[in-house]
Amino acid sequence: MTAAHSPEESSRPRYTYLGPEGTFTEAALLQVTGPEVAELLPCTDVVTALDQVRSGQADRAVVPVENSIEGGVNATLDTLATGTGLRIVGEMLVPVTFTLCARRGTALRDVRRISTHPHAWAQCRRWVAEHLPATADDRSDAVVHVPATSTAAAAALLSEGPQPFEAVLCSHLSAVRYDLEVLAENVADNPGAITRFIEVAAPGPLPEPTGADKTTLTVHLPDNEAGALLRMLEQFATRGVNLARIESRPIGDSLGRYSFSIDAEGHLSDERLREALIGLHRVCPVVNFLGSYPRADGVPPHLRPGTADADFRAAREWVAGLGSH
Ligand SMILES: O=C(O)C(=O)C[C@]1(C(=O)O)C=C[C@@H](O)C=C1
Repeated sequence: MTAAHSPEESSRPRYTYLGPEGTFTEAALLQVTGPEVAELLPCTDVVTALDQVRSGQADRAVVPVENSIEGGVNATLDTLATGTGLRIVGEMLVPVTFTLCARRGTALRDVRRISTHPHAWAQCRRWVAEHLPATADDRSDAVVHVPATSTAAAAALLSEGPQPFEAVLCSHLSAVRYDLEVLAENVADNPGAITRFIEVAAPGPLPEPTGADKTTLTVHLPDNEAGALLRMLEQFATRGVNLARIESRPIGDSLGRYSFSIDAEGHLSDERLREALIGLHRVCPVVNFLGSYPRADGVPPHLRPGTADADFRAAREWVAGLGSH
């Protein structure tokens, strides 16, 4: 973390984020707060940003979690999955397009090494191969990627002086903020890419249900049990809970052991989601609840008949009354 801590700042909420200034993560952060009300603390990686919340040195963190082209941000998923002390309280969507920029006087044909965040490179690889092709038959002069901790970190480095790379892929905002010359705008392999970010806090009261919410969980399956994955999924399906995302990540203790990171539609206060959690707890050895929070797109779930709160309550009352006659 690079920001200083002054006494007058201590009453303001402290937000860590993947910095420095000019990252797409900062753009996501600015959707929920700003420097006039919060202390913004840029970090060099998402693990540090989240650990600062876990240790109480920050109140909230904003980190990337998923990109529409490159998929999940493993560092975020794995840090949330291991240990306790973190709850997701919100999500934000940021459209991402990249700007190729360089120190003043650099021409496009001079660019053979490009620095940026690996997720950004994954979204621009084909554009680079097309617009800056190798000229040698053996491709020995193909443009190479120089990994950076963030898109803005690469831009900040290049603004300080010559680097072992000639250009960076970053946001347009970073190109301006770090006074770099724009070589190409709207760089992207797939136009319309979106990155999803989450706002993370220490455990506390859950955000109120809005009718368009998500609940994030990590779940382990019983070892060596045929149909264990199907049984886990059935807990959601039979209660009419749609999954917005499910992906597996290695647990890390031995080969072949995976944890499932899941975003389910609904809030912990929804009957169908509570019933699914009760079912998961019966059939899965580990179920971690990581928060219920409003969906960024505000789209409510499409409910199958018989899965609304009133249906669950009516059914429960019916069962409760069965023994009384
Ligand atoms: O490097 C940044 O600017 C970030 O905010 C990180 C990040 C990511 O982790 O995916 C965010 C959005 C883009 O997809 C590229 C990079």
